[in-house]
Amino acid sequence: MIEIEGLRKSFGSKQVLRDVNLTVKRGESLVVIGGSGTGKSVLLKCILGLVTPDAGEIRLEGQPVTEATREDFLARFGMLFQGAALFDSLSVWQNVAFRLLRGPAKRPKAEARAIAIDKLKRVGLGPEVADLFPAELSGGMQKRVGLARAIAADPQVIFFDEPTTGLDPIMAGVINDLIRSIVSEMGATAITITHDMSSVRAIADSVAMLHEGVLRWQGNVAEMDTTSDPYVQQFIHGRAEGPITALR
Ligand SMILES: Nc1ncnc2c1ncn2[C@@H]1O[C@H](COP(=O)(O)OP(=O)(O)OP(=O)(O)O)[C@@H](O)[C@H]1O
Repeated sequence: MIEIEGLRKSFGSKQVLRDVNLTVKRGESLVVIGGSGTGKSVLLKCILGLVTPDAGEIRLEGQPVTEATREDFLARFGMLFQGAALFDSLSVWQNVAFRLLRGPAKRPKAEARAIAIDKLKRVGLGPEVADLFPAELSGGMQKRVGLARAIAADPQVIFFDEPTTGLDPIMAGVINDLIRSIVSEMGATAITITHDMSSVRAIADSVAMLHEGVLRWQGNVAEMDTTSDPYVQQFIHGRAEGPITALR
């Protein structure tokens, strides 16, 4: 279980997160939605320790994540970055096995390679891809490799940052379905940030909407369609008119 309590973060006079409170149960898939610039990435970066919050606490299984425990926390999760963010100079299998080749989860090279090939198979890629380099792959294949890397160390928690950015709608659907099935079979807790509604419907058990620095609405994915919250309704239907003001 991940708990976030009273999280605040400002940059200068700009309050990005004002008071974020969030609980994600073990095995639950939560999707955080919200318009551009609402602080979704800042929230993720606070959880990862890439940005230091001004106030608030983040707990994993009841234990506060602090500087001292962050490494242990990070060892228990996987991350699929926006745009896959593969290392160009490493082969596909070395990208997938990145955390198995160094650090606390280090394995012998042959074992790491075997795990990488197994994870590639899980995301629909054959062993012939293992020795290619990222530049030789299509965008959809790169996402699959990024997904294989995220699950390589069998994480308890997986973060997905805009998992469908840059993909055509069909490939986005394939990646969404793959994420859903992998998260379910691993029993992992998943947190996804996105503004792609097709991802929300495919991946989410529950949905939280970030707006003006707070989680303005939270519920399960079925409730999202029936809520009378005008902010949620405007967002899910992509309407220009409504309480959310956009720059035009
Ligand atoms: N390091 C930083 N220094 C100053 N301001 C920042 C920093 N990081 C983020 N911000 C500001 O915080 C706000 C929220 O940014 P964030 O990237 O979290 O938005 P987002 O919801 O992820 O948007 P998008 O969907 O467009 O990626 C923005 O106004 C941004 O300019």
